Amino acid sequence: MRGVTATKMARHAVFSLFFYALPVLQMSPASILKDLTLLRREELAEKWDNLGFSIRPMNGHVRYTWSDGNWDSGVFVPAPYQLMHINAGALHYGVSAFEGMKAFACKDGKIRLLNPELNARRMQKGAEALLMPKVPTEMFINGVMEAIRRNREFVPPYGNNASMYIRPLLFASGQMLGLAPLASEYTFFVTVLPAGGYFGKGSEVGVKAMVSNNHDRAAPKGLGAVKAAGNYAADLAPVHQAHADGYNTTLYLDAKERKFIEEFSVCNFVGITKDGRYVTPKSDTILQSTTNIMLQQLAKDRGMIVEERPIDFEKEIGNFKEIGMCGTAAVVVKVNSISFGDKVYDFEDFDVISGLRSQLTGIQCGEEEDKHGWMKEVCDVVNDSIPEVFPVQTRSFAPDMVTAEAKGQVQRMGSQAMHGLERLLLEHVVANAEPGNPDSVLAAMDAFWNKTFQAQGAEKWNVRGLKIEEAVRDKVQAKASSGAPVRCLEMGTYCGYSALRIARNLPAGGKLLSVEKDELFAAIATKIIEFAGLDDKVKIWMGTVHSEIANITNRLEHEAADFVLVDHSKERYVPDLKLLEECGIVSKETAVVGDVEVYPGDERPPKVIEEEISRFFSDRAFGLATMDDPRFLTLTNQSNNCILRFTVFARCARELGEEDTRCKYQYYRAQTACPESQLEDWMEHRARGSCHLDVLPDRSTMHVRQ
Ligand SMILES: C[S@@+](CC[C@H](N)C(=O)[O-])C[C@H]1O[C@@H](n2cnc3c(N)ncnc32)[C@H](O)[C@@H]1O
Repeated sequence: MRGVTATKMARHAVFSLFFYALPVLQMSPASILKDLTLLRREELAEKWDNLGFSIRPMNGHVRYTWSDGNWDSGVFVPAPYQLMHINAGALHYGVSAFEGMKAFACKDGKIRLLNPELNARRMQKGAEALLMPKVPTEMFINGVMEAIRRNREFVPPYGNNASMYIRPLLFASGQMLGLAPLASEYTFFVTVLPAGGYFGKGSEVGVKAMVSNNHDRAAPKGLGAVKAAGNYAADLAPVHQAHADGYNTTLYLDAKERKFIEEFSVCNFVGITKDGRYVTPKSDTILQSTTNIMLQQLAKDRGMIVEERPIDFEKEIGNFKEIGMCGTAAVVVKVNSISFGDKVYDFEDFDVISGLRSQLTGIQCGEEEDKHGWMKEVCDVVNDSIPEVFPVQTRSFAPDMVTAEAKGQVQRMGSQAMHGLERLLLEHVVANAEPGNPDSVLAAMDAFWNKTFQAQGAEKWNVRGLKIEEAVRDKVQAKASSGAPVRCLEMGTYCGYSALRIARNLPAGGKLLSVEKDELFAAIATKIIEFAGLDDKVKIWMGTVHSEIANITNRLEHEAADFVLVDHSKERYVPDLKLLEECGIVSKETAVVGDVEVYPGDERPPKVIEEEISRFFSDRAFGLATMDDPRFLTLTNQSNNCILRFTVFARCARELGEEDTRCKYQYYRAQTACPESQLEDWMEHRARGSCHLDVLPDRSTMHVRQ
């Protein structure tokens, strides 16, 4: 199967994960592609200087899952989605803490990460406060480094203001109802994006701040000191109000006395007094900025006095000659003025803070000596000769592929092919097919695979599709008079190709439920189905048959399916079909079509699995129609097909007579597979009674006469 083989070849490191099918929306082509289309490097090249701070599609993110009391060994997820229960603790109770960090392309051609231990420790503090499992420092740093390496072509090059912004997040992805017990599953993931400074050249231009009088950011003894998601939600309304009032940001005072400086909206307050001291608030309710910690160290290195203490706004604000707001994204930005009621306090200078800022950014990109050992080397800046050796273990949905590749049995492909092929397929469909027209979408998919794989296996692929459609049509016809809906189930959606072929044969009211465990595939298939206008008939369901059995039976209204396509992993064929039988989804009347072909790049399934499949089907009322079936008009099978079809015709003619419609049909089938001269030759022999094809033993053709 071309697409899948190619995918397997290409996606030796694609991982099994769970997420939900995307919402069924009528979307414009542009929005269909929005979250799945990567910016190409050439496109980014022109933008490095003006990147700003916005979310862009990346190659993927690193994800670790905590369940049964342990963290797993992590996976790289080539998609920006996460499946979680609708009752996940993070959604309802805000059990979630994140981090912000940066990586830089340095002068010497290496990508380095700034002081990750500080962030790891801060997240551990957050985990403690929110009763989440701690992310060990080593795992935290490995995950961050892996996310950078996997996206290293998006790390802005040395020589501009941009950097790679990194967002690690820890949250309760498992269910929580009531605040006890704790969730049984937590997720730690790391996403990255190339970003310019949040405030662009803010350090020179400066911002206007206003004291927020009507809002408290955090309660005394609350969670203000934790980088908890909720703290940022609490800041949204005040900061948007500040924007509406003509300010860039807010400044919060302490919630108890409304007297002491807390922090700016998501940034620490840093001030240089007229007598040259570095002063920053000390409070249990503010989050300590890692940038602030490093700036303090640099100030101390210069012999400055650094004071971390409560700052009484009214009494002290006039003593500052420089004020900055600091945080990872912004580094430190000049504050030009702070307004409090009718009063406006102006701050002209920024020399001291600016000097500290330059020193820190100089260390970050390798221009200044890193005396404190803050920078951690990740890998070389993009360089095609870098061996792709990633230490984070991956859970591959096609584990065999790793071995097959190591043995040189499959082609090695670059990252674009690894994670981009299916995205490109979607782009190709949207660009070339007619919306709402399944035939046109299928033609575009065929054209894409043909182009990608130089038409290898094209014929086989098409015959496979025809076979599937034939079985569906039989069922549709059989049910036509009853008016009952036709129910179909597919295991293994991939990009939705067979789903489309099934669904285009379904009458109104017909349904196909297609189960896919890979989130990227499910997302792409969902969009392809929507684009083809078949989303009223097809539902893509994320997960495995085993995990989703209750949903599958519900979706199929507890009725047996008329047609089942078994096309997921061969070791799951029998267990999943047995489960479906037990639940009444597969019955004697169900047509089960499966594919037991071993494709190039696949390791042949272990003998026990092959035996398990044939044993299972040997005593079932339904058979497994397979691609090995000689009825398939593959090039290699062509002559076998011809022989077998003629044999079937000959036997039919002997038993029922040449004029019987069934035998005429068999002759027609032979005509489609055999050269005319060959048929004439055999017909002559038949007439003379010397055709050996007329006397083949029954069992050799039994299966073709079913
Ligand atoms: C052979 S492809 C499906 C091709 C698709 N039916 C078509 O013809 O266009 C197999 C798919 O099954 C998915 N898969 C593998 N194991 C699965 C499982 N246990 N449950 C659901 N999907 C699975 C894989 O992610 C892959 O996308």
